[in-house]
Amino acid sequence: MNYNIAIIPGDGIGPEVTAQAKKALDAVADEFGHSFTYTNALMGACAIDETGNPLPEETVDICEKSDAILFGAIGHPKYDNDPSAKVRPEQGLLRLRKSLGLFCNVRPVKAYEQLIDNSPLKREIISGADMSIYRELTGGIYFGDKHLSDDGQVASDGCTYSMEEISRIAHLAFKEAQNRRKKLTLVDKANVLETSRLWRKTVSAIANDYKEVELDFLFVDNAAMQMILNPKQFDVILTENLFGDIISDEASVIGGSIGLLASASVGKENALFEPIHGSFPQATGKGIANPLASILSAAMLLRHLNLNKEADRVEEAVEKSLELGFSTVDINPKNPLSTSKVGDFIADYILNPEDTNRNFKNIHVGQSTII
Ligand SMILES: NC(=O)c1ccc[n+]([C@@H]2O[C@H](COP(=O)([O-])OP(=O)(O)OC[C@H]3O[C@@H](n4cnc5c(N)ncnc54)[C@H](O)[C@@H]3O)[C@@H](O)[C@H]2O)c1
Ligand SMILES: CC(C)[C@H](C(=O)O)[C@@H](O)C(=O)O
Ligand SMILES: [Mg+2]
Repeated sequence: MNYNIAIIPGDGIGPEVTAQAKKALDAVADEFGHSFTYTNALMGACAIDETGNPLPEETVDICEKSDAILFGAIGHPKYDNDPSAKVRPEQGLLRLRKSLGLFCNVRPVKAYEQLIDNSPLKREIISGADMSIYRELTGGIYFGDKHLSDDGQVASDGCTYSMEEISRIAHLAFKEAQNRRKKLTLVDKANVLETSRLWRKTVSAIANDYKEVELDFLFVDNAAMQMILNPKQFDVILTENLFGDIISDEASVIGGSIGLLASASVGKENALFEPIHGSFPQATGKGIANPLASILSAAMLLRHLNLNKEADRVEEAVEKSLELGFSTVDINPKNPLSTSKVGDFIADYILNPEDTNRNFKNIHVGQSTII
């Protein structure tokens, strides 16, 4: 069967890591007899350079017509360092999420046994940690009214949530908890924020439909501490847009590197798959970015298309690369492979999983391959 995949490589390391995910998808197509038709689309700083618009209309159109979207990363230092810039790369991503209605962002986090001793956290704290963060993605302070006074001395960002916005993601998070260890933690700031109190009230009422799921609550400041003190306590975390952004980067330390964290951004009609990391501008073109977050995002994309054994194969290839230490410098500083060589290994494994004597014809291990 043919699937239409929109690809948005974006800025910085976005194109490099997305190219590796595409290699994995190509290998899946060959091995399992599918065909993927890719259409590239512009977003972010590269779109501003070419069209003046961080999200050209054509990109939205390509995405709407696709079966799934694979996105790399956006962002450029020339905007990060210029607070007065009116047009910014990040506006492209936020507008795309909003216009496609991608309200539910799922960020799975786990401690890979192969990487546990690489983590700055102790083995006994992270071994066995496995959670899924459900981050609301189209509401809250990201999308509230923004204001800057004429004299530039006062600024505000409004935070608004409706019960409807909270309920639709809460149901998905409860369903996920039902299929996992049956625990849901709502992370909020209900001791201070009115919006958080609405989250608690709404989620508590919905809990009656999911009696087998244990619901608990944590204030976000405490949650940030608990994430490092005892991450194994978490199964599914449900939270608003801003808190989810922050605690998922924090949680990536458990996995060993942010370069491993994939995500799915899902709406009623469309779904987009993206690493949680950014455009890592310092690494652009150096071949040192970890492509696994993008490759694991492609695995989530396959699962979304109901291609489950295909997704399993990609995940197995990732596990194997970690086991063999065929990894980029962030997780294998002593003997790293380049971004592209890791992609080659993954594609090779997808095509030949049984080849235990594989000669890794495409893979050259050694310091000389870093760049
Ligand atoms: N979804 C997105 O497109 C997205 C997400 C976050 C940040 N951004 C943008 O990216 C730019 C840079 O932001 P930042 O530096 O705060 O965040 P970043 O995620 O780009 O990088 C932070 C750090 O994470 C590590 N890292 C990130 N990706 C990695 C990878 N694939 N492999 C190995 N290590 C990796 C690096 O140590 C890096 O210094 C900004 O313009 C920001 O707005 C975009
Ligand atoms: C680039 C930025 C707008 C984005 C966000 O804050 O949602 C990013 O940090 C992410 O986590 O996807
Ligand atoms: Mg983020």
